Amino acid sequence: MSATWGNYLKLTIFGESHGKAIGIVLEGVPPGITLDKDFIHRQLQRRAPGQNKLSTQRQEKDQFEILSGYFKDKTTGTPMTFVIANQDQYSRDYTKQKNIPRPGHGDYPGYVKYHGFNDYRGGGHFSGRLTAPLVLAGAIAQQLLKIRDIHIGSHIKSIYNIQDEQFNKIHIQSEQLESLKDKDFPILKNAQEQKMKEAILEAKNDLDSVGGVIETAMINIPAGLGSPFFDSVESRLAHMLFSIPAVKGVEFGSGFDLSTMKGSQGKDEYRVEEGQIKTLANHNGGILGGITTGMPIIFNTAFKPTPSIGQRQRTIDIEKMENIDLEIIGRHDPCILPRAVPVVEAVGALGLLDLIIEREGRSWMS
Ligand SMILES: Cc1cc2nc3c(=O)[nH]c(=O)nc-3n(C[C@H](O)[C@H](O)[C@H](O)COP(=O)(O)O)c2cc1C
Ligand SMILES: C=C(O[C@@H]1CC(C(=O)O)=C[C@@H](OP(=O)(O)O)[C@H]1O)C(=O)O
Repeated sequence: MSATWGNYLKLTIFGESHGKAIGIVLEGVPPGITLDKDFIHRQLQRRAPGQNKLSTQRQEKDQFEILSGYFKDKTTGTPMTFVIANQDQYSRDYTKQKNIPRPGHGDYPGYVKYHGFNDYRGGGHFSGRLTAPLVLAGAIAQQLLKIRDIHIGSHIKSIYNIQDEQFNKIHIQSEQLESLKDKDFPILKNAQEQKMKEAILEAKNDLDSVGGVIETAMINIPAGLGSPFFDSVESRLAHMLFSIPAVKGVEFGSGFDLSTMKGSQGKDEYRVEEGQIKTLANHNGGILGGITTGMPIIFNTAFKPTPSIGQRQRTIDIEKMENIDLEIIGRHDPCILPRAVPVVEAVGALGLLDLIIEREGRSWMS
């Protein structure tokens, strides 16, 4: 049941990119909560396609409709159903795709798993479009986490070979994380913005694409969430992050860099500061033994370059069992990163809220 996720918060995403609509059923939100619809709308707009020349030219308004679980401006506590209409599909771009899988997309494994009955138009259920309902649910999760002053924010850490600065892994203010959400291109070092945008436009011009890394911080995290081994906080968050199409790597804290450090360089020594237990560094990204330490949770999410590029590629005709060449036409993101930032925040918020409910129940929310 790959479209359903969660233990204490349960969600099911549904729909296809070129079908009538996409959406989500969300269960586990307590009764009596007034949704911050403006915040949800703003997060959806940060992700929406067609906003500028750095993204796909498909135009979607991504307005949402609530079909259930909301009455007199309050949650009822029963399953909530949200629907987002698809409005600007060009399905003719995909006529060829039925038997001719795009290299690097879900077309071929989708054909095999669903015996050729998969909706191949626009990648169908495999499309990055399905991240819109995740952003919607993640905005609700963020609204609830803010009750406890827990904030989540991300920036584009790199695009292709151009790097932004990194978060200070110890001192991060909520204002910094929230103000990143107001930037249309969220990075820390403004001087890199133009270079990153140029890398995207150059790739687009070459009928090519680029990938990159998003860095995320979560602050004011209670110590003691998660479990050792199979329900470690890393596993629970990584499960969500790897659900995002095009994510091919996740690392926590100093991640792979820790493997090249000595113990004396990668240590997180303890101190008591103003009655609070802190670590002097945060190479472990706020998680030890699978359990939160109370330090900020920090992780990096790596996105591959968009697979649908216009350059000629070698592929196959599945029905004819022949090798052929393919030139993909259509409206594709030359880089997924700018639109994926709110998606990473959303799934992070959902994963974290699920862990908090597991340990502390729901009563603090209402
Ligand atoms: C927000 C977002 C937008 C995306 N846009 C495109 C796109 O325009 N063209 C494309 O081929 N892939 C796009 N992708 C990536 C594909 O959906 C993804 O590579 C594909 O489903 C295969 O999944 P995998 O890369 O995780 O193996 C996008 C992904 C996301 C999250
Ligand atoms: C529609 C969205 O992005 C789409 C994600 C996507 C893919 O293959 O993942 C391919 C493109 O679809 P289409 O060919 O129909 O334009 C993108 O536009 C969206 O994010 O809302």
